[in-house]
Amino acid sequence: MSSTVDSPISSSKIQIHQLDRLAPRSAFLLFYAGHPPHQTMISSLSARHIARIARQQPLRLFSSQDSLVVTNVHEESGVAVLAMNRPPANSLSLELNEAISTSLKQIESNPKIQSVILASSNPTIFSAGLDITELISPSDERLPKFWNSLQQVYIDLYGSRLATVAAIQGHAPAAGCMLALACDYRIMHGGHGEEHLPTIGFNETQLGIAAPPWMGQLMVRTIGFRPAERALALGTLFPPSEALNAGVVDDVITEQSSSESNEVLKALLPEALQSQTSNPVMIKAYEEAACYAKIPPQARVASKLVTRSESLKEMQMTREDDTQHFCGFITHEVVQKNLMKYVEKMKQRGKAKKS
Ligand SMILES: CCCCCC/C=C\CC(=O)SCCNC(=O)CCNC(=O)[C@H](O)C(C)(C)COP(=O)(O)OP(=O)(O)OC[C@H]1O[C@@H](n2cnc3c(N)ncnc32)[C@H](O)[C@@H]1OP(=O)(O)O
Repeated sequence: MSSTVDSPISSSKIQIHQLDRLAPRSAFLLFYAGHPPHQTMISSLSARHIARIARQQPLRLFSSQDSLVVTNVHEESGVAVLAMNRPPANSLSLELNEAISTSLKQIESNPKIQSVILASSNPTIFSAGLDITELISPSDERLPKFWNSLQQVYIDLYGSRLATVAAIQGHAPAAGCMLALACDYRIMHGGHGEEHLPTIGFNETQLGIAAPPWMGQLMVRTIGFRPAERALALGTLFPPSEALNAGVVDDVITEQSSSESNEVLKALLPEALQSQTSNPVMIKAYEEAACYAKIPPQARVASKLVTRSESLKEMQMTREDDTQHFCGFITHEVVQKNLMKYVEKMKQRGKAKKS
């Protein structure tokens, strides 16, 4: 049976814990359908805390076709799909970031779900990274909120109790790459011929900006120090085979690998993604997600904390400074000029493509 996530988190259905040891100064939460052995390392929140959190982050529904994010769950396999749905390029606005975090929490609140596929309703773009228009002549009020929402997406994805699988159908530059690297497993489409290869990587330096430390470190942890150092400096965007060789992604799938339609995907995919039921990236992503879902969750979550808790703790401790640094850097006159030039180039390229 498949159902759409359509109810707010209910404190009777789930147990919410704060990982005090992981995030002493923060509101970092791991939603965990608890098993007694795991509870020894985490402390419960009171009903009052839960109510407060629910008030701070009202849960909205994202199941309709015009939503920024579309989700669906398949309880039989324990797998859910969360697809970004912000045409034309899934560029990350404040609202899209908030929608991703909220939907992920909704999915986590279903104890039958153990894995989530992070996908895109756009078959050629996973996410174009930050919405550059958020960065140009930003308002003093919105810019820190915007950055906070991105930090939150990172924390929510990287620290999720769910196994997270990125189905990278197409381009994933900059913050789009961050979304993928924050997952547990990455599958990228091999592209449709040499001329239309999708790419993934941190290209920030090409825009005259630098990836923030937590994002850069994510690349370091994924591909190793020296390759990451070089890729970050050059702003390298890796085509699929290079991304695989470097370890940026775990798997590359081409049309030839599989073209058979998958019955489970018909039930699992939200309406906006029904055309992707025979997409080989989606099929592989489902297989991988189902495989993770079979691992005893308390062991899987504990193993994730072994590798991720330190960086999440670091993020929580440096979060405010990071926001201040980001806002100061982005509003700098030289950076603004660089960003405007970049957007102008992007528009020219778009016009040339259309004519
Ligand atoms: C302390 C400082 C910290 C700094 C923090 C840095 C962290 C993250 C930085 C970022 O994420 S910045 C964003 C980086 N992203 C990019 O550079 C990608 C730019 N886009 C592209 O290269 C291409 O669009 C694409 C993703 C490769 C797709 O190419 P395609 O040819 O398929 O599509 P286009 O015609 O180029 O684009 C379609 C449509 O989308 C608009 N668009 C694309 N990307 C963005 C974006 N990032 N923000 C806003 N809008 C975007 C593009 O202008 C087109 O619009 P129309 O012309 O159709 O109106």
